[in-house]
Amino acid sequence: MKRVHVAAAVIRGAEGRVLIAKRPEAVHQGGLWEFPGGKVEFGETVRDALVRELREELAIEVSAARRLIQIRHDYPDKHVLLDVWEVTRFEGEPQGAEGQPLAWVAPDELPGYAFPAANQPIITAARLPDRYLITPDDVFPDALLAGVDRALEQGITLIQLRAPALSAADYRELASEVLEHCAGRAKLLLKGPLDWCDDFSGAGWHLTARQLKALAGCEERFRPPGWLAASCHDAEELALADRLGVDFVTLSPVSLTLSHPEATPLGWSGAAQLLAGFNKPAYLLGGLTLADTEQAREAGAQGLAAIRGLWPG
Ligand SMILES: Nc1nc2c([nH]c(=O)n2[C@H]2C[C@H](O)[C@@H](COP(=O)(O)OP(=O)(O)OP(=O)(O)O)O2)c(=O)[nH]1
Ligand SMILES: [Mg+2]
Repeated sequence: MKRVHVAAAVIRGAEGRVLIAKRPEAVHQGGLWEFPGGKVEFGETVRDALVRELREELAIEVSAARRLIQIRHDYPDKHVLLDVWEVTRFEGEPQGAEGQPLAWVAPDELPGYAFPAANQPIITAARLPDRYLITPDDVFPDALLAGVDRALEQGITLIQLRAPALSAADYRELASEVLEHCAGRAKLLLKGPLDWCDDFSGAGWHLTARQLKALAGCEERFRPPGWLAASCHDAEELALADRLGVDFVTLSPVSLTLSHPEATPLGWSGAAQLLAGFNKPAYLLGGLTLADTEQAREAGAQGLAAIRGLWPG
């Protein structure tokens, strides 16, 4: 079946709210909510298609947009490539130019709306920031808490806490404190033995590649209360993460990194190639800094994950 290329938009309004529209009953996936957009026409760039569709469907003019995520999905009756862009600025007041109902929705409220099956990872991408801070492993608990506070002030909203050098008891104490500091400001993912997960009701979990492989052979589903993420380094691990139903991944190393000098870097093109076959949000990791955010988006990633590159030192 020929794959239909579709340009769709996560349109940001006040306070990061997202505009969604209801599809007419009679069309494919009718009656469900969607991110506005439509088919890319022959000879048209995706960006041009996006601008045209939003003009036709909402009567707005796009003034700034960047790539968010690409989803390949096979419906029984139709194969689609959803090429999703984030519209960060536009002119005009959106109107349902085709009579379709519209709604501005806070990102975390999106899971309460019925969307087509392909849309799950788009909803996750719309809820995630473009920076994922991983805490350094050579900073003592007090300094670590102070650094987390500074990161929160600088607008970091997604954090992974690792502290491999701490004892289980010290790690738990630190994790509880970091969770308190993050409450209402950032989502925290913990990294550590899976059986600790039950002790932290507000936390997400970040799986190592080793944990990912162990869980792949398990009957029981592992599901933390918050986000579930995994560290991936190749196509096989990405496929495992997808099958396990993680929300997002990190993919590394993109460049040479001090923390893993032995690992062969993927390079930007290697990373982009791996992401083209993966349908979930991914943060690129390994030797990157804030200045690499846009290149990460161009490579098909949600953004970048970093330790030193994001730590407010
Ligand atoms: N626009 C949009 N389409 C989606 C989403 N999720 C999803 O599975 N789709 C599918 C449904 C359709 O098969 C296809 C998009 O087609 P469309 O009906 O919007 O195309 P169009 O605006 O060009 O409409 P038309 O000219 O064919 O009437 O992608 C989504 O969030 N937004
Ligand atoms: Mg449309």
